[in-house]
Amino acid sequence: MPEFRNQTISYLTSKFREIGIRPVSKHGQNFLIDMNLLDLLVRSADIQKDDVVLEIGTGTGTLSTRMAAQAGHLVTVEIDPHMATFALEELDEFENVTLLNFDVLRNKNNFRQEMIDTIKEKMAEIQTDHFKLAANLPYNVATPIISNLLRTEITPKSMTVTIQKELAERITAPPNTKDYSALSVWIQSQCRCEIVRILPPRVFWPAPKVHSAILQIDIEPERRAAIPDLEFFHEFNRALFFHRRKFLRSVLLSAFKGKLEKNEVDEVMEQGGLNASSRSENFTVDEILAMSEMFRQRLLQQEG
Ligand SMILES: C[S@@+](CC[C@H](N)C(=O)[O-])C[C@H]1O[C@@H](n2cnc3c(N)ncnc32)[C@H](O)[C@@H]1O
Repeated sequence: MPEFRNQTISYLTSKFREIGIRPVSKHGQNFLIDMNLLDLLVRSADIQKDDVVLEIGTGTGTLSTRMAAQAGHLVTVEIDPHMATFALEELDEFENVTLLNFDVLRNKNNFRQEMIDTIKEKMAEIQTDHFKLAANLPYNVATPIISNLLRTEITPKSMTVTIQKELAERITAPPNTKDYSALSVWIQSQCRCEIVRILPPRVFWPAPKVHSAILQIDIEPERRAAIPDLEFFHEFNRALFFHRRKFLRSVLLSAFKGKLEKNEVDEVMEQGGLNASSRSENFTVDEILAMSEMFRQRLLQQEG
């Protein structure tokens, strides 16, 4: 095992002073200073030599070096040019690292294509179909990152991420709870999710205002493949939770406005035995998958 630099507060403050910068809160620059937890994240990600690992938020490169030592290739993305310069020095000795200095998101719903292309290129180079996300994510963009990664042309095997505790709870929430949302259903419809550890603010520098969590998300390929049209399901599920306090019939009528008549929506509901006065949050993930498929079939019949 190579010797890795520890990321202590004194190391970080002196390095930042040397370069003349401060942590930028709008970029979620909270650095993990408990190396045992950093190692826990790496262990949970179970990184192997045939894995291409994506890290979003290189920061100072502390987590990157540990992952690069185990991975086939590490693609790490950092928005802040100061951080990227800082990390490049750290990562200098690794030939299996590609650092991309840009905003990982082209917009809320899409990644920067150059990042996807780089991952595909590296997977082809080391002849693997194993791709994983492992990162201490910037909290302001954690939701689109996790959600969108299940909508790209390359599906990760797993995502091991440090995120805000509230977000981890929303992703893992069961039906009939206030946290159960379109995001919970989207992720749980194709993944197994587990909170590995809750992290208090003091394990980061600067300390954030909120608690965090290491979340392990394992993609279940059979469940994902069983969803006939992922994009349709994604949109249906979003529409279902858009007015989460409304009754199901009213939610469905507005979701299919202009596509299905009222009586057609009622027919599908009746066929599926759907209770008009239930709410989206009352349905399990499998029930929502089935509901989405019934409406997709109805629209297909209409088009055909
Ligand atoms: C929570 S820090 C993680 C730093 C480091 N990996 C660690 O574990 O200590 C998040 C990092 O993501 C970077 N970042 C924020 N928004 C980003 C974006 N949209 N695209 C790429 N990097 C981003 C920040 O500049 C910051 O360095």
